[in-house]
Amino acid sequence: MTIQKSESLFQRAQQSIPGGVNSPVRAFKSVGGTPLFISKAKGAYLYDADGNRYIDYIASWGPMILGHAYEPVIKAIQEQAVYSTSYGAPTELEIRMAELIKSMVPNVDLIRMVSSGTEACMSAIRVARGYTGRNKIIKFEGCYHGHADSFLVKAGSGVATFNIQTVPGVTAGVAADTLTCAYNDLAAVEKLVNENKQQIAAIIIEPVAGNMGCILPESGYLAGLRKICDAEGILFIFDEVMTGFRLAKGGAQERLGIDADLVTYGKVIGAGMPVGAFGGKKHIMEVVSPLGNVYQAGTLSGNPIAMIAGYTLLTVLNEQPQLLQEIEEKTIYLKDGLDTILAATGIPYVINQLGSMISIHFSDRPVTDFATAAAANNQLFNKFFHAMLKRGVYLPPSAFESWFLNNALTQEDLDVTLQATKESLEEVL
Ligand SMILES: Cc1ncc(COP(=O)(O)O)c(C=O)c1O
Ligand SMILES: NCC(=O)CCC(=O)O
Repeated sequence: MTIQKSESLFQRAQQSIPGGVNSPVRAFKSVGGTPLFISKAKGAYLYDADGNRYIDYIASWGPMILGHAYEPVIKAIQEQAVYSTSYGAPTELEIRMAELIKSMVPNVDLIRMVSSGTEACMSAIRVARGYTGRNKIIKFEGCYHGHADSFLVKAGSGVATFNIQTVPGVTAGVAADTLTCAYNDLAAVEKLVNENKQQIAAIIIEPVAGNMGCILPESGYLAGLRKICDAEGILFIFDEVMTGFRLAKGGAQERLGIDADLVTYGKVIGAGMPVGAFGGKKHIMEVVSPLGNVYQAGTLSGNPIAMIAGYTLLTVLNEQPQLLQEIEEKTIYLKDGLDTILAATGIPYVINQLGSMISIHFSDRPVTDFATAAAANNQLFNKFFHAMLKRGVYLPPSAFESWFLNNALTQEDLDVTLQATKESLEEVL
């Protein structure tokens, strides 16, 4: 396998794009080597510029839940594109999208479309502040809610992968309004809330975390946070950018049986087009402009091409909820296979999985928060990543990321992945 074309594209890219990439996690900076430049994708496979084929467990970091170039979505985009790519005026399509989402997910009376998960989370926080008249928020170490200033405090994903302690450019004033504590530690939240009475607008959480590997909420944890929010007049924000339309039709709220006050979406909601959304109960969302004065806007918000792509994909998920079940079954098959292979090696490991989110940490203790994820043998993960890539399996290039399965994966793909795992572990251990 040669990656000469990717190597030369990477050299060229670095002359005109910072680090050669338009989003840092793509750069392979922590695993080393050359990021693959992709020329096309279909179903479960990515093809790089040199023509190599990979089984894809990144799925564009989540969106491609039914596989790449999913025909109904591509057809819908093509049909819509001839009517122009943007109007900057409302369309019926946006109403259909909002109505469909409301019918699928709990606790959303009003929903506003944006163009990324970052925008969705940034806007949700503004709404929470505007609604409560309070300034501070609580987020959890290792959770990532996009790159808005308020969230770049003890963040997961690339911020954790590159071990960035403080992000230059985020002012101390903004950072001071973001309080953090460990995921799964309810007592730590109680303490923060007691120390900041009447000052906390919102608690924002990834209900299943996917930006420090995959980490599950412990039993009673989210319900405990819900209770604290109710008692203290704090809004509970579920960042469902990863979990929305993936863990269930109604996302983590439905799957875990917890109600959020505000919910944010991204990734699957746009089927690979730039889409995000934030929504919630009417009395809260009514503060959003032009109903209220919490200003929030976007030239391309509700873009017709993005809407038809997302609408088409969500319609399929809505009408055929068994598809999510099928992906979950594939994920459990993969998990069981990985378990058998890893157990036979004798090295310590943890596999966390829920629905079609899964990750491996080379850890000798349960991985339940950022500290335990960071304490794992992530050097070994980096070697494992390259060994898998060489064998045609494209995993996220960091232990601080969840893998995402898609429904185009076949039984054979899963078995090839397991065989590659066996060989890769033999190589790296
Ligand atoms: C949980 C979560 N929230 C928010 C974001 C930000 O979304 P985007 O990259 O679309 O801005 C991401 C991923 O990037 C995410 O994983
Ligand atoms: N877990 C990381 C993401 O989902 C975002 C990808 C990116 O920043 O490019």
